[in-house]
Amino acid sequence: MNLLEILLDLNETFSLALVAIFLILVYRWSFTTLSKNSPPSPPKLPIIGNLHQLGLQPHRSLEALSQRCGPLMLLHFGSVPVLVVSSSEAASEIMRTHDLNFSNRPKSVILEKLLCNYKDVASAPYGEYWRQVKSICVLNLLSNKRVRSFRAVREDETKSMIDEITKHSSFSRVVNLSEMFATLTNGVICRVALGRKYSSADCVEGGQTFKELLLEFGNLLGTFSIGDFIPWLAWLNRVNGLNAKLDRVAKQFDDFLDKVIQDHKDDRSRSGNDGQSQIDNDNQNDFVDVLLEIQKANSLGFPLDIISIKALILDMFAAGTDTTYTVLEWAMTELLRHPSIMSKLQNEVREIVGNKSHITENDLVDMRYLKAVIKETLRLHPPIPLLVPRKSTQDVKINGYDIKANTQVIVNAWQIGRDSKSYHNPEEYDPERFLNTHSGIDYKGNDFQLIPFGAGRRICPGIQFAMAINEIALANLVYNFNWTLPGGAKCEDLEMSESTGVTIHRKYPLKVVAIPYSY
Ligand code: HEM
Repeated sequence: MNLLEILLDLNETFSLALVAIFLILVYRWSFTTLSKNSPPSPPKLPIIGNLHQLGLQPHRSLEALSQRCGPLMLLHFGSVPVLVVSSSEAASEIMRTHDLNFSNRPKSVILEKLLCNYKDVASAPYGEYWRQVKSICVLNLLSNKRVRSFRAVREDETKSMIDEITKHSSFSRVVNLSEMFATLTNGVICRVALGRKYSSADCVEGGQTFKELLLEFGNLLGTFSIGDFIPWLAWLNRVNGLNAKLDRVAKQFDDFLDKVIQDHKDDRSRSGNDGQSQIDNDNQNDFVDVLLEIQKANSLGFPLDIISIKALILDMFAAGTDTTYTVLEWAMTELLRHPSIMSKLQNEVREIVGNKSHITENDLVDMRYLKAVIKETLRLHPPIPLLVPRKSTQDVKINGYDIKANTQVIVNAWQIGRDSKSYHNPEEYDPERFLNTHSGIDYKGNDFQLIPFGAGRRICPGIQFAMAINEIALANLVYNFNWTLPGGAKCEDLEMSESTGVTIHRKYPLKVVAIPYSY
């Protein structure tokens, strides 16, 4: 054997040894880190764990995996253990029986940078600070009374949307409903939170419009940051520009909110309102006013600093805009695909309203079918299909499985809403079910078959706020117009693809033709 042959032989042996070591590592990684009593897990890869199995629509991929592993399944996203919950019974264990233990939130570089270092409600760790800011949300910003006080804003913004659609319809132009709904919800939230609209014409630092900044903010919230799951790869966020983008958008929002808050302070001192308690008695107060008043009066027994005020305002945009308009988008999509349901809804609304030119919120009280349509839409298309992740604080046993402290929890509300054990023909869009067999089921966190807003301590405080916009907007849409698809397309041809990201809206905008209805 000459030297070359010896070297080649050695090389082959070395390669074989490397492959063998790699396979042993894969095997050990897949099976040895789980304790005997952990929930079932699909095999995972070294370093990335089960991340490769998520795909672009994680709610669908997780459903497929849970069909093999069961309603409590343990995955690993990089080095982070993640408990995936896929049945109403298991969700009730997490968000009712053991809610206290699962009321924390995982950390994320994106939330840290965009939401003022976790000073908002949604990303704040469970504890005294979270309790304080959540109570501001529940009692001061999003209470029933406060939501009612913004009725004129909702009616006004809805009227603007209907007028815009009427203009399009008089030229038989195609209407981009997705865009209309985004404008409507942004308009309402801007006016309610900041006191006026900041839209296409308003530039923020850096020359962007406020609308563009909001869009970028929303997109960043839905971005995947590898460093959250594989900490030693966090440097990739610097290389791919994510960190720089997060810093820029956070700074632009910070400067913008500084200016909004200063304008409010100036207005208040000009009008002589500074120092008078207006938290409860002035219907015209926007959220910035309410928060400044709380700060000034120190009425909650803890200091509310300016960063917390900004973080709370940011939460309203982060949590309230995309989620709310998504419901309208899917509701209209399903109504267009189901003409008999559309006409049943139109009959109800038109009968109750009579021949007024537009609907007021008083008219909504008796619209039972409208409410069933919205519920059925939330069942099949929960805007955040995997809810907002939670994190356990202590070791706990659930259904006989050991769940360790610091395990992330994902609840697949999308899959739970389509469970045939809870719903007959679960894939069918059938609002009637919520008037008959399932009339007792609501989405307020007590019925775990329907949890688009979550449940327990961390439940969404914006349910009333979101529903008030959705009901008035949907009633007006079906009252004022009949609807068809452009170019005579058939309703069954309507594209149903979903977007990617945290909030799942339509992948392609909903484009329709509106025909004015004459009463
Ligand atoms: C259809 C519309 C909406 C949906 C589907 C929705 C859904 C959710 C979900 C799933 C959570 C997490 C709940 C949990 O962990 O159990 C949440 C939390 C939250 N939502 Fe909403 N939301 C909507 C509208 C709104 C609106 C309009 C606002 C405010 C204006 C809002 C503010 C919040 C806040 C502040 C939290 C954090 C609560 C906490 O961590 O304690 N949401 N929302």
